[in-house]
Amino acid sequence: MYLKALYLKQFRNYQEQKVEFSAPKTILVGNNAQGKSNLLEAVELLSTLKSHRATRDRDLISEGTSVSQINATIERAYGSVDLSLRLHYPGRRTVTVNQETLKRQIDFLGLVNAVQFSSLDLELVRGAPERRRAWIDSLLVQIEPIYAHILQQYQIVLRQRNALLKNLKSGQTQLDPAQLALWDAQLATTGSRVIRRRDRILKRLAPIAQTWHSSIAGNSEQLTIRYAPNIIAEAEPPEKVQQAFLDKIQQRRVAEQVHGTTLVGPHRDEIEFTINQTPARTYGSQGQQRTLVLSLKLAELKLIEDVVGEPPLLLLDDVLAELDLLRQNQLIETIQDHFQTLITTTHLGAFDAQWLTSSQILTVEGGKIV
Ligand SMILES: Nc1ncnc2c1ncn2[C@@H]1O[C@H](COP(=O)(O)OP(=O)(O)OP(=O)(O)O)[C@@H](O)[C@H]1O
Repeated sequence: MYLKALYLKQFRNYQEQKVEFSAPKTILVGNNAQGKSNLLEAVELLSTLKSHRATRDRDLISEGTSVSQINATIERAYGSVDLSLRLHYPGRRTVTVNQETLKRQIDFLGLVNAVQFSSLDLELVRGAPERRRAWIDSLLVQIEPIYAHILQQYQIVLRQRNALLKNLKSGQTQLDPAQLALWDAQLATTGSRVIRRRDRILKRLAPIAQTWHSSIAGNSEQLTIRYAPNIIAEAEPPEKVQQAFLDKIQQRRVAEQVHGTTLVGPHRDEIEFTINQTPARTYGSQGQQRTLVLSLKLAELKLIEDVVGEPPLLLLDDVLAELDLLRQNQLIETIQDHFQTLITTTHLGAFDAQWLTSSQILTVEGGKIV
């Protein structure tokens, strides 16, 4: 797929900006805080309807305004598609495809596929499990847009069940075993769907990432990736997962009531990375952790391409300088002209001369491409 044009209106520090992408690689160069990452964030929003940097639309809309718009034209194998996302504060989002407003936002997902790689991703290995869950969830949304709905259903049940447990703890509500059993069943049903999908995608991603990891680090390093749900060791078959879920809820019944919150379910799951049987999170060297994150990103590119049938976009936010020459070369060799890539940087000095000549270079200054 190829992103031909992007138009931003009152988005972050952009008042109004049109960008035409004229080469498979676009380098956005500029000083700090000029709007380079904001531009990549706009593409991320079109791809997943989420930003990894903002949870509220209010922060995305330019200060002092109440509506923000991101338009894009994307060339897909089946033709050209015009997309538009409007953010309102206050108010809800609206999405349009080829000038037609969609009733369900979920139908917007999957039209732009993108792999995002920023220096923050180095925290993917070292950081809290929440980061890893957010990472796998956003990959799943791109590969199986229906997953956005599945996850949302689980989150609704979880919120309501948490509210009930909190009220029970504070004595505001009397325990009604039938009502709690109903929430338990819904949590197990929706939660099992989340667990099984996360497990399935990681089983597909793991061998690709393993191959990359060995190719960058050498064959002596064996990477394993495993989804570790807190309720059961294996995420198949579905009936077994649901039963294990209910059993675990039973086991943790007293603890849940003491804490007044849900302690069982995919909102507490972990994704384990091990290198030669040693947990990469705690024992991996910085170099190993970097290789691992790069391998994951390269694997994401390949997996999305395999599933979708077209190469996704690659968004590299200030990350090349974080990689040493070997890892940079591995990434560059993989990208070539196959994956359309948008790269932000504060200086062009770090780039290979050949890269610079074959790239479109745009200077970003104070929310404008100059
Ligand atoms: N809602 C908003 N309205 C107006 N300006 C905003 C809004 N949100 C962020 N900004 C501005 O956007 C700028 C940050 O831009 P961005 O995060 O893209 O930086 P960058 O160019 O990628 O720099 P760095 O190299 O530091 O990451 C800041 O000047 C910030 O004040």
